[in-house]
Amino acid sequence: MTALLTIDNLVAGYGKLPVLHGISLQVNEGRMVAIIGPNGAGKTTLTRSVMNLVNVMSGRVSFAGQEITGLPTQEIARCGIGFVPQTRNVFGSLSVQENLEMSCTPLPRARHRSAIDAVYDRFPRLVARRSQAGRSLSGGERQMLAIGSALLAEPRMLILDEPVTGLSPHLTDEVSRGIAAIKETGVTVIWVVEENPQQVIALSDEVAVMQTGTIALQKPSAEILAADNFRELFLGV
Ligand SMILES: Nc1ncnc2c1ncn2[C@@H]1O[C@H](COP(=O)(O)OP(=O)(O)OP(=O)(O)O)[C@@H](O)[C@H]1O
Repeated sequence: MTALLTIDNLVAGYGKLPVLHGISLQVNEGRMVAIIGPNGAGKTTLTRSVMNLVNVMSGRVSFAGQEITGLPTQEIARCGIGFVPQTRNVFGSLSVQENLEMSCTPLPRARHRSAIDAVYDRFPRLVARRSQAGRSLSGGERQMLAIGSALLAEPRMLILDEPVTGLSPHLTDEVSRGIAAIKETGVTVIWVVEENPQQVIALSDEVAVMQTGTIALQKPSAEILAADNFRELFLGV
């Protein structure tokens, strides 16, 4: 299987302070990888370092065979990586429809309408909220809009930072089903998980466990779920 994303010995952090201490991770095309680990382990920093949004001090990131370390974030996105941060991921003053129109810019104009309709098909809850301002959406609706917006650039890989954290069980199911369906279309997914990772692990192919700025373990999901001491080993509880 081909590696779509390869992170090699990455050291990154904020200012001069490294938070990631030599991370190596490989994500194969078409797979879904869950990144789990306790608060402060560096999960968000890892996603941000792929997009060159934190200070990358050493190491390499390659995507689809091309080194992307140090490229401007916009250029990394243009290589085919869609990044959905946990917060501030939609334009609050714009309506749902306007948010989606804004995100269509990489596509030829003639395709905007059908591409936006495909997002509404993927997340039907957004249809009735078409004219509603981004800032007035519920947490789950906002995640749906943010993920839908990222899809409009037709990424080969989506990086989702805690897309279901804080959502009700019902909305968690709805967003999770949407993400699983996106993966079924061939998009590679990195899904950072904070709470209740069992459900996400069950949807994922692999799990990477982070601990204090390192990847302590990367394993197929089935093996992790089968471990008797799953909670103790992988969640630190
Ligand atoms: N902007 C920042 N400036 C300085 N240090 C930061 C900054 N953002 C995060 N850190 C530190 O980096 C470390 C890793 O944080 P990060 O947010 O990546 O962890 P996380 O695993 O995503 O945690 P959580 O699950 O709580 O979101 C923490 O010690 C945090 O305090």
